[in-house]
Amino acid sequence: MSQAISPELREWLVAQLAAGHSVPALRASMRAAGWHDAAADVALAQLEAGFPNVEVALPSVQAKMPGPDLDGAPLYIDAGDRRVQVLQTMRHPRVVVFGNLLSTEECEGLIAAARVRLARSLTVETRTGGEVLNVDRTSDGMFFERGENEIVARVEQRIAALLRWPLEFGEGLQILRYAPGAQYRPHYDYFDPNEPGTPTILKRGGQRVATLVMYLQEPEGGGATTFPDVGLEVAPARGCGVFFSYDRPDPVTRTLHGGAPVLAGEKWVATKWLREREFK
Ligand SMILES: O=C(O)CCC(=O)C(=O)O
Ligand SMILES: [Fe+2]
Repeated sequence: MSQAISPELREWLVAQLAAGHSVPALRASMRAAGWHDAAADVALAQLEAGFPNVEVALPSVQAKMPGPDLDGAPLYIDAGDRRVQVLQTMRHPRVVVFGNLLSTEECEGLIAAARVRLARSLTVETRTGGEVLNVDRTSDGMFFERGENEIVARVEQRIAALLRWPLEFGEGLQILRYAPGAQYRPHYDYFDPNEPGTPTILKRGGQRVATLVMYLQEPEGGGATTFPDVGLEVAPARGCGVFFSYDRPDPVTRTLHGGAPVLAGEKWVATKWLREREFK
């Protein structure tokens, strides 16, 4: 996406600044007029630097994004085979907390199938596009293939209906187990555009644009999913889930998040990552 600053807009901005309006106030007006944060920043920076009417390249912004239909502020959403509860929503970052997302039987079934396959968790090593042990994540984990068993297939169909995103755009479900003391330090789920391994990763399905973390087993203490930029902590209650989306691979999305240390008991989660395109 690219947005140019027109002579008219430039004139208007100059006049506003001359009239004593601050740059943050101008940015707010531009946002209200439909400019994205980053675009407004670039336009204002251009203005400050004295480059009128220059086309600038911005990080790509997804036009269509996954997410539930929140029109009419529903308390429940029909996700095909289940009536999912909407417990909490936030606009920036876009976060939605769901209740009644998974049944106890589904949580237990996923844990039982994953338990036998757990290995020390790997995170994608963006430098090489391969996988390595990552000290930032002290949980154990594994991936299911998409549609690998009956419960996985059922849950994936539900997620596609709930988040209005094709099932084929989703990665396989990831299962993580956190023992006491284990945590996942704050991170972004998108792939860092500045890492040399990222182009290779993006060949398969493009960027990640959203995450759904589902709680399969609650610990006795700790283990919240935290969003440090906005001071939000989501309690890891069994059967509930937290969804968040990011329309560009950039910290302006405020989607920095992590799994707080588990203080007692074991925390199990299932994570579904959604890509821009089909993930073959
Ligand atoms: O365990 C959590 O609460 C967060 C998990 C997470 O961030 C992830 O799987 O990417
Ligand atoms: Fe994450």
